[in-house]
Amino acid sequence: MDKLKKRTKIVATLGPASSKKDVLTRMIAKGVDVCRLNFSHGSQEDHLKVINTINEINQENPFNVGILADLQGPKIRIGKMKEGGAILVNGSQVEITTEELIGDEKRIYITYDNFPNDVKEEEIILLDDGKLQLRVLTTNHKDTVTCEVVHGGILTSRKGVNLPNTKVSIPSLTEEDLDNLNFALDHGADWIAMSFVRSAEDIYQCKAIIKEKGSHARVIAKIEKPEAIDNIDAIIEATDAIMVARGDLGVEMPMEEVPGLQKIIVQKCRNLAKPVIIATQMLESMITTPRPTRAEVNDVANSVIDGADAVMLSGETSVGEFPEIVIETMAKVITHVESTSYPYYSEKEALGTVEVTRIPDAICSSSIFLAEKTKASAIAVMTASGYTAMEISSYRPNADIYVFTGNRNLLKQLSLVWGVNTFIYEKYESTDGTIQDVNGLLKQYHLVEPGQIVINTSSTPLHAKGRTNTIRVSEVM
Ligand SMILES: Nc1ncnc2c1ncn2[C@@H]1O[C@H](COP(=O)(O)OP(=O)(O)OP(=O)(O)O)[C@@H](O)[C@H]1O
Ligand SMILES: CC(=O)C(=O)O
Ligand SMILES: [K+]
Ligand SMILES: [Mg+2]
Repeated sequence: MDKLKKRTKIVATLGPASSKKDVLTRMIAKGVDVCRLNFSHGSQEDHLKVINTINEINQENPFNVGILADLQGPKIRIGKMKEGGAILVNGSQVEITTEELIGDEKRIYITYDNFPNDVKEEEIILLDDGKLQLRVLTTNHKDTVTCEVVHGGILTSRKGVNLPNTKVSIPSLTEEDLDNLNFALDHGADWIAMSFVRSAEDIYQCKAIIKEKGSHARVIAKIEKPEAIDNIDAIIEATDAIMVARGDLGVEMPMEEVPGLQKIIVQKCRNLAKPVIIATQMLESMITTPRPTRAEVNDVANSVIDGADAVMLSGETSVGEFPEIVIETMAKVITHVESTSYPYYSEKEALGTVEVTRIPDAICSSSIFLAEKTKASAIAVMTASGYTAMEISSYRPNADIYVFTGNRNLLKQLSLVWGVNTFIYEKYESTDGTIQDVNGLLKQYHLVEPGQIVINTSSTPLHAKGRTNTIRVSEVM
């Protein structure tokens, strides 16, 4: 099965609706680039089954779908609710308790032991991404907090709890996260997403564990707390990629600030060549309806125009009724916008407008300049670390990006990165021979045609595996 040509990548959360091999294979053929396993839901056994399915699909098809393990982080949740959930009525009273029980209209279990000590009277408690709102009446400072229902609704199992006014005292990697992190690394996750990141230190801690395990997984910092916004530059510097986790961000901060923050964060990430994912509620209504709202279509389109590397689906593909139609819809919106909106991408600083001191960065920005001047149809990148691929991609060039690497870890990892198509290339000949060889492969795969221009970047001498220091412009013969 061949994949549709599309430059902005799709991350799809897998769950009961999308874990069957035939369904997932079709979803991938229709545009999924990275599968997200949400360690907030499902058992390790469930996740392992899905990982095995993804590996099989990658082996049997020309796909390199990446695996993103999303750790729960210091997220507070309610526990199990009675069958079908409970209906909380405005004005009624409900007790939140640290005593483990099946929740109903009267009492609800919370997974956070310090909760009765950390909250104060009058503070606001938001449930299920803020859909329901409670107000604290009293706390016994031991195990029970009594609340009034301000905005009621139906409450089902394991929904998230946000305490926008409360300082929460839980570490960024909990015991459960460490266990899931080890599990994800043991089973070959390409990306580890850390939830509720508060500082660059959180990222360094996670990276140290990954390194100690000898894994090549890279880290995604999920931006969903005001503290992360305060420390955004240091976090982008420290991390390998960013996720704008709008679900929690829009509850922890005034929601009207999220659209502007999305644009600022995307631009900052592009300037540092760090991949950025836009997440949550992108096609939310498609959980139960086969057509999106016009506002949702607009959201996907505008995230593409903002310059995101990837757009993400959550409930739409994990538990929704129409996982395949969701992917088709998202891919259709992306490809249409990409075919018409190129002039709308905001500029990343181009050659001459910014001081480019590092040689590889200067090579990348010059390649972009040359690609534009020569109307090149492809930029072919030789890379060992993946850095050149991300740097070239961050300019969002018109020319297609093809990455040739001997580093097998990059094959799936770079699936997250805008416009990047990766091939394994393990021969080390002369630079001359390699460029001819690579361009020959592109022609053989029907990715370029005679008469078209290709920009090649590489490092000379090639066998030294040094930094990118060479550009070549050639016409396909
Ligand atoms: N494996 C699963 N089994 C049962 N229900 C699930 C499963 N995965 C997800 N869900 C339900 O679907 C909803 C959306 O799932 P998803 O994994 O996309 O979560 P999310 O919205 O990204 O974030 P959160 O982790 O905050 O719930 C969840 O809130 C949960 O109620
Ligand atoms: C994805 C996620 O965690 C959020 O939007 O909050
Ligand atoms: K999560
Ligand atoms: Mg979140």
